[in-house]
Amino acid sequence: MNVPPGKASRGRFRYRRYGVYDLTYEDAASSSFTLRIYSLLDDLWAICKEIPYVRRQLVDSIKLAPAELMAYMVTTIWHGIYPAINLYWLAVLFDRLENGFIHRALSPEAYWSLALSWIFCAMVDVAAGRTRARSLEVLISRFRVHFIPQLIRASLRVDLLSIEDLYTVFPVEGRFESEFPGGAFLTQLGQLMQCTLVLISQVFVLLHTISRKQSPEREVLLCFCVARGFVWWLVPLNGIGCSAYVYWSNNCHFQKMKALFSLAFLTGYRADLVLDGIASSIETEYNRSAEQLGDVEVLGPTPWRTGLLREWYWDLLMEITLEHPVAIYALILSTHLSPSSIASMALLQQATTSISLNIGQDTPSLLDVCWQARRLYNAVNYQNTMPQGTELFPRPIDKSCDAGMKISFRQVSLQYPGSDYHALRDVSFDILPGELVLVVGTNGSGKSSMLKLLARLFDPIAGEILIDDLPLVHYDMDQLRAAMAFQPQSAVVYPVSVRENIALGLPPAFSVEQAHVEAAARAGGCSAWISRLNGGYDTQLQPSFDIHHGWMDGIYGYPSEALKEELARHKGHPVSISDGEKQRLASARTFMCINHRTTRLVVVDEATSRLDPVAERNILSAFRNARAGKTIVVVTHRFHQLAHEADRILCMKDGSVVENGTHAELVRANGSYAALYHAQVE
Ligand SMILES: Nc1ncnc2c1ncn2[C@@H]1O[C@H](COP(=O)(O)OP(=O)(O)OP(=O)(O)O)[C@@H](O)[C@H]1O
Repeated sequence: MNVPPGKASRGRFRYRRYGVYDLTYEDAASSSFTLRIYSLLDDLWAICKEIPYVRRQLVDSIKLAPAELMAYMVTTIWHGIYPAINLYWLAVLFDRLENGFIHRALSPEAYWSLALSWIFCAMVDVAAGRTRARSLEVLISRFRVHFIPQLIRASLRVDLLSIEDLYTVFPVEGRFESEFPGGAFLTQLGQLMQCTLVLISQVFVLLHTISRKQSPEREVLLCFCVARGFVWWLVPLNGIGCSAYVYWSNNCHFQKMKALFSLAFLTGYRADLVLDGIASSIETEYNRSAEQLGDVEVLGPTPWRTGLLREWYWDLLMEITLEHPVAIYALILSTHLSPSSIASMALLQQATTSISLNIGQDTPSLLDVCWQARRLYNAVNYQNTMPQGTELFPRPIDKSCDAGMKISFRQVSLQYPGSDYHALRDVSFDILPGELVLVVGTNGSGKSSMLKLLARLFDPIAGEILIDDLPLVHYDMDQLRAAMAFQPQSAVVYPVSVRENIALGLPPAFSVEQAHVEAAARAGGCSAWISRLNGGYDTQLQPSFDIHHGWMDGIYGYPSEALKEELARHKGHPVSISDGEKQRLASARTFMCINHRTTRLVVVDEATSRLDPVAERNILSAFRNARAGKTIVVVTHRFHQLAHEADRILCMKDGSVVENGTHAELVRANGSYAALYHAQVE
């Protein structure tokens, strides 16, 4: 969008430029007051719709920790009314002082009883504060135990087609330590209750005190009381009234600075930066872009939200009613002041300060609180966008699958989401139960895409895939995937122990024994490597990619070097694993599945590319030995070892299966396969 600099408008939109950002908002003809009324009505309507979520969250809280919830609520109510109680004691004290001075009737007992009440309330407040903090801790901890498994289950339902939902639906950033599902709801609810009670109870005490004053002091005090709340409610929250706005930055220098900043700090890029020799030039490039950007402000959108840019008179009104009421009050009533006015002024100042402290623009709205509950339950109840079938695998009536899985592609085409390119076009073939099938072809010809469709990571845009003559979409995919052993191109190493890396994915009822793990490790060719590790099978492995940038276990704030060394002493050290070792470990995981699950299909996608020839030959022959009762599909560029034994070879080119037959047939045909084969053996 081309945006005029400074303030400008086009149609019903207005534009402003703040430093590198451009901002636009709808040109609302209504005043701030009317907008507030509209937005209040909108909010009320929205709150009504959210009530079921809030009710559910409260019911869950009652079930999880009833005593703590009760303690949290009671102590929150106490914190809400405590400032008003203080105000009341102050009013009583001023009354007694006034009486003492004017009527010369000072009674020490009256002061003692007041002081004792004050001290008692202060002690109750301290106890309430500690009880509240403790109950909140228990509540949040029970919420974690209750909700985190549900969130994990729901998150793992997100399919690749809807992967963006992971960021939009789930209130989770991926850092276990900082995830407190339901915590934000409780704290915001407590904050809101407290602020509301502070406001209501203090205004109540003030009104009670004011009603006993003389005119015109009474009216002026009343005006201040009303004005405070009114101004606080009316003041615009951002620089553009209450309108919603959007902002963006097209500044190429700023974009480049952001990209370079990410490169410097995101761990995922580090190895490539070093290998490509780019690391040292990042700072120079950053400085160059900063120079080209010049003196333009690089402001984030926050100041617009916090009201930094609202019109000046709103700030003045806030100042008068919220910050300096006593001075204004004294000025207005300079000719009418009496000894009791001093007490009124002190009361007014105390109430104003306390209300300002408790109620700010940061106070969550009731709608915010409702949204917290809605977000949590929307995530917990997340439904996969790919419709799931219900058919079990193997089907109880079908005995034929004992020989392996039958796979049929019928004119299947695939376009990845957001891409116009056909990764697969009109692909048709049959793989019979128990066949050993080789899939070969040039880079990008669609081999891995075909396998992704088989695992239903994506759905084709046209055509149909059948498993044992039944459409893939009719199957319950968890059941079907449990009968498949997939070894993908990228060998993932999970951040758990070596043993768990091999045994992950087995049915929960299966009891894993050391002998099972060692047998799988032998078949995967990783026994020798594991025996060299200090911790053997118990060695904890780091992930091959970083789960979250800035994952800094145990560091908070700015620890001294000595403290960091102490932390390093207690932390485990990462184990480095070569790419070949990662592939061996992944093979061991596949063999563990083959050995201990009812596997009917084994898919090996370029899974031996980083192995030395001997290891590759051993692993492939281990797969061959495990063939009984399984269909085996192997995608590989180095296929000469398996070519003669394969029952079928599918040769792919530009997203299509161009040849389908045995090695002998395809060599005779002298087409694409023959060219690939001869290039390899010559
Ligand atoms: N997630 C994706 N989004 C968009 N396009 C993709 C995606 N994955 C693969 N492609 C494209 O689909 C085409 C087929 O890719 P695929 O990975 O299936 O090829 P391949 O035959 O396995 O290649 P290779 O031999 O290099 O592993 C390629 O053009 C690739 O760029």
